[in-house]
Amino acid sequence: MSEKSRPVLDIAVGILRCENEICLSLRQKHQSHADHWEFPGGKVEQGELIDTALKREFIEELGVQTDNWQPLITIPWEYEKVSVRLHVYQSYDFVGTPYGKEGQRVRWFDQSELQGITFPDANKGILTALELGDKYAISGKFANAEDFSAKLNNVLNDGVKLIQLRAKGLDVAEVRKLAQENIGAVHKAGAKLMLNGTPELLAQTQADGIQLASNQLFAYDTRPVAKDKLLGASTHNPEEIDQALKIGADFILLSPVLPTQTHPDMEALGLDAFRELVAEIPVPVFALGGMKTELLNEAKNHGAQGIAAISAFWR
Ligand SMILES: Nc1nc2c([nH]c(=O)n2[C@@H]2O[C@H](COP(=O)(O)OP(=O)(O)OP(=O)(O)O)[C@@H](O)[C@H]2O)c(=O)[nH]1
Repeated sequence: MSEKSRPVLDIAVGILRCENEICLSLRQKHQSHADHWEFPGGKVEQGELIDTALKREFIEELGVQTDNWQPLITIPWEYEKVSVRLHVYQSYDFVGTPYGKEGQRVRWFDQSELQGITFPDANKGILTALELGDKYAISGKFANAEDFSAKLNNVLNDGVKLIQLRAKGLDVAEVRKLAQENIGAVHKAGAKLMLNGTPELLAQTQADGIQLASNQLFAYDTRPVAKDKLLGASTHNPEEIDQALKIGADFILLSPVLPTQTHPDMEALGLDAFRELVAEIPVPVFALGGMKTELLNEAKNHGAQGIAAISAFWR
């Protein structure tokens, strides 16, 4: 059967958390992806809700009662033999001590250990989703370097963990200087700094990654930054999304979701079309364009990792 026509298995995947730790189980020898760690879960039965499936699987496989499952990300993935859609939820709410009821190894890992663990391939987007938070601030106007730092500080004080340094009017040396002057404050706040710039610029700074503009995406055939750096891709349509995924983007910005003053000439997608596009994307997607913090939950309900914005955060 061709990949396109075969049925898609809906899988409920549960990230059970206890403070900074996450419960994983080891897939067994007779299973696909033997000896890979996974977030516990399993196939959703016909007509079953995802959180009902998770409650059932955690009782059946780990002997714990769970509750309050919240959606994190949905990952469509084509394995060689099977097409799956992972519905990934997380919860802190459980009663009992998880153990391998089916003989599988079960262990708690600190979240910082997850990058070094062997998971099935589809899980890459889950790890990024856990790392990024749900607000992505993009820098707007600023008067000088001091004003930039003050505005950045406001963003960090608001608890934003992902920030893009975007300063179209400055030359590369000035952007590099701004990045280097501010990276300490960003990291101290537990946040990450993305540069709107090239891989060459990234290599000259301690920033955490680059955000490629949509017209830059087609300049590359392969991932242009190292695995331990973040690659964000700005997109507006399926063609750009495909190219972003082809070059290994860790996350995507999709815009304009709602009408925005920054790009008054572009037609907004609307949240429903946004949801349809996001459903086919196996990495986190931030909604950009007309986004305000009041719209965060609505964006998430339409499949977004969160919202990206200039004016909502930069003041
Ligand atoms: N529970 C879980 N499944 C995952 C994860 N990542 C991932 O790709 N999957 C895939 O989702 C499917 C899980 O289905 P399942 O858990 O009911 O499958 P199974 O134990 O009967 O094993 P099977 O894959 O041999 O049929 C598998 O194809 C598995 O590889 C994950 O983190 N947790």
